[in-house]
Amino acid sequence: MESTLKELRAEGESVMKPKCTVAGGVEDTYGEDRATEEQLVTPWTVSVASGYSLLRDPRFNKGLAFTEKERDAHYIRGLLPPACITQELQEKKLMNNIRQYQLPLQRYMAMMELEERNERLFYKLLIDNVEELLPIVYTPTVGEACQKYGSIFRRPQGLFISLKEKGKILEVLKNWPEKSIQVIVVTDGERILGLGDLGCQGMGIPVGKLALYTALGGIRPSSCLPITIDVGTNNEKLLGDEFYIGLRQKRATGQEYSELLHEFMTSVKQNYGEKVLIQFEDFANHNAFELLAKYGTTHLVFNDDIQGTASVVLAGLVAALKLVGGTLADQTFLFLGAGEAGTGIAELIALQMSKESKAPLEETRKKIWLVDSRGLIVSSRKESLQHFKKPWAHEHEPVGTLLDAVKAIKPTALIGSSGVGKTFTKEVVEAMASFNEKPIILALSNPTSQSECTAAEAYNWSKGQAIFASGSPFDPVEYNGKTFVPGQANNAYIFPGFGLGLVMSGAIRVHDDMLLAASEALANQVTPENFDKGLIYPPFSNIRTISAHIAANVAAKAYDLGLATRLPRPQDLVKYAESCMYTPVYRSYR
Ligand SMILES: O=C([O-])CC(=O)C(=O)O
Ligand SMILES: [Mg+2]
Repeated sequence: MESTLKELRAEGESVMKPKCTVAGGVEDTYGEDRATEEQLVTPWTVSVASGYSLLRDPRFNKGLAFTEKERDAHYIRGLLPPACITQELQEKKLMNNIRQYQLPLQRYMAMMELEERNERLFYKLLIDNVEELLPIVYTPTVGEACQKYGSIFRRPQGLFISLKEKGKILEVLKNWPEKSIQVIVVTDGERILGLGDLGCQGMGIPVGKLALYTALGGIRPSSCLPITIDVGTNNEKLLGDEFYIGLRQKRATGQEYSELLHEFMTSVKQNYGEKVLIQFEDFANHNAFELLAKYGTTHLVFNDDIQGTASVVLAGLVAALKLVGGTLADQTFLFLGAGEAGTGIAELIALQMSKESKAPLEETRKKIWLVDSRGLIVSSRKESLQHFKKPWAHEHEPVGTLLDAVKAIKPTALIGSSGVGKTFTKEVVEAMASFNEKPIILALSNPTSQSECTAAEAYNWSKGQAIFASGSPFDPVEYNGKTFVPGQANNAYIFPGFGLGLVMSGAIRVHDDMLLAASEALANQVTPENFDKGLIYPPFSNIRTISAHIAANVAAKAYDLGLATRLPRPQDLVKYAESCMYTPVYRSYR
């Protein structure tokens, strides 16, 4: 009894004061010890969960998998029916149940309920059935969930920071039950996937992204924090919806917006330290670029839509070269969409080309053309362009439509990133196939409804010539007796491993070379068998191994650049990454 108590106390202390390990965590996180009399502190207690509360705590609940011994030791005898079953059997039962739902949204809700009931079982399902469940907890179903978030809302997930919390954000962060946070995904809901402004209901996105951080990248769930910043919404439908969960006002902009964001960024760093990764997700263009530029030098920030997408697409393009031949610099790229994804990808391609060919960036950018809603971006439009589009305004006469731009530029790769569906028409795809033996066609916009074209359209219209990948998943397509498997060019390939690489090396800043390193690691994971099927991405079923390789390459770059703080540098970074990864098997309770 004596020793058990001692052990318990030791465990309690380690919870109270996490040791400074690779996994992060600093002593006196809340500044209770340092606080002066005027400063606010949070009173904390740590207690041992038992009995009914143990069953109700999703972090510890194991349902019928509690053993006889655990049922006695933890005062849960009688609170469960007599059967004791394994986690595997629970998984089988849950998968059977989920498959019985016809609608993806019902499956989504079943998964979210599982996450709230039994966290380890949720992750076991997601990891073991990743290809089946990714489209449920992530793109495309998560988009529909955000649209209907108000009416399917049962229990809050993540942290909501609205204009009402101005001046109190540090206190709000302290209300979150976990103290040691490694990754935050934050949105302001203004550009959710290609669905536009969903205001506070954008919360589904940070929740979904962080579930992937854990399932695909092995970051512990307790160190992930989803946050939605609510500054209002300009979505009239939501403002008039009686079930809307957010602030019922038009979006705050200008100084009011930037002050709230600044308070948020400062409070996060004050509360969690320098090594917490803040991933910006689904902000509108104007804010996304500005926030990344503003905080990139003071915080560990990463914009998934600009940088993550860029790294994924570059990996796919590099892999595609194995099928089309030549180097990156031999290609000509045309983008439809000149927002975060389009310009982010374009810039990373230009950077990689420049590294490969030793040509200056200004030169390599000239191989890349962008079309926005006003047509081809050309030098005569320069004055009126937003700053992030200016580098792409090359010498050319004005061209109004995508089809005319395709005919004029004759790109080898066509990349859609405008968030607008059905824009790669039959004529556009046919034109691509008329001057390329193997045209690269990437329809990146999400969710499926916003995809520039479907996989079947790309293969049929190009007569099986296209090398195709898309942001949302599509099923394999039969054309002329051959099966084509479309790849999913989705940032889910990169951000989980990228984040793990930053966390495990204790990186304090993100550098573009790390994005190139992630991209290289992903491209290297595509096997000859994948290429045979026309795939330019490896299957998601291997994602944890892929993430470990990405993490290792990113961490190596962080060490090389002197941006890593976890010293000494581990010998074998892939092994080290694997050893850091969260596994969802149940733990035994003493
Ligand atoms: O969530 C996804 O599927 C990819 C992404 O970041 C976006 O489309 O904004
Ligand atoms: Mg996004």
